[in-house]
Amino acid sequence: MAAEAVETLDGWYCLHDLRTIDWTSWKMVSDEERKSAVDEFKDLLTKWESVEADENGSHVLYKVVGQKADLMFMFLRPTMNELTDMETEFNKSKFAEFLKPAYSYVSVVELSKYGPQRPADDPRTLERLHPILPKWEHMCFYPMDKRRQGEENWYSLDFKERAKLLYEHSKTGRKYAGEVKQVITGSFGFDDWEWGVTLFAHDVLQLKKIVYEMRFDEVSAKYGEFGEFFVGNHLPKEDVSPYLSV
Ligand code: VOV
Repeated sequence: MAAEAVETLDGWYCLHDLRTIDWTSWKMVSDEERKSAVDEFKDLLTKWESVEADENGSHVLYKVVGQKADLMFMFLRPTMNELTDMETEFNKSKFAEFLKPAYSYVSVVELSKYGPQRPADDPRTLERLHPILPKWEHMCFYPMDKRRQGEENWYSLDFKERAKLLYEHSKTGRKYAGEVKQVITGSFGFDDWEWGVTLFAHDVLQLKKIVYEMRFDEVSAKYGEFGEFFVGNHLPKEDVSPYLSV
């Protein structure tokens, strides 16, 4: 008999967009051209800030550490179309001419109905489905799957067992209240993995500690499969010019 699927509540659509800066061509253009590209990029950031102020979406920008990418954007919008529109608008900008795609991930903010439920229209539920992303010092993103191999098949466990394992998971998570904020996005049918995990922390070490501690929770130890990890430092708009100056 098939195990029962869990119902999900789904919120804003999500794009993680990672780019590598082509510093060689960035250095080759004139100061004026660079300045106008930076100004146009900052204008876009200002426009996105006003969308966020109106609570019609949210975004963050981080500087990736290591060679996988240089910039990591996370965008949230009410519809997939708005997400594409903002991506296209950004791609048409001058600054984007100096960026190479490094990684992207498409998903939707997800809450699964395993535990005791608040009503779907409770303001706290709505806030979690449409989160204004924290601008904390550090961010980490990785995609993950739940294993389905032999005896270790998440998708054939019964509902109660999965709910129990996720309850244990949430107990570990709650130890990090105030230190780590998580946004879980579902990507079934949208991208190559099943979930995107985005974590924010003031202290970067807390990211390592939570991911390590969770490895020992049965749900991760037995059923977690992980993709590439990206970690970065916050890049506020006022630091964009010095960051891009060459
Ligand atoms: C920062 C703390 C934290 C807290 C409090 C927390 C709590 C909770 C709760 C209560 C629930 C279930 C209901 C819901 O809200 O959906 C979840 C759900 C989920 N989680 Fe979580 N999680 C955290 C953090 C947290 C981390 C660090 C990871 C990565 C795991 C790892 O090993 O690298 C993760 C993953 C997930 C996933 C993939 C799901 C969806 C599972 C599914 O099958 O549907 N999560 N999570």
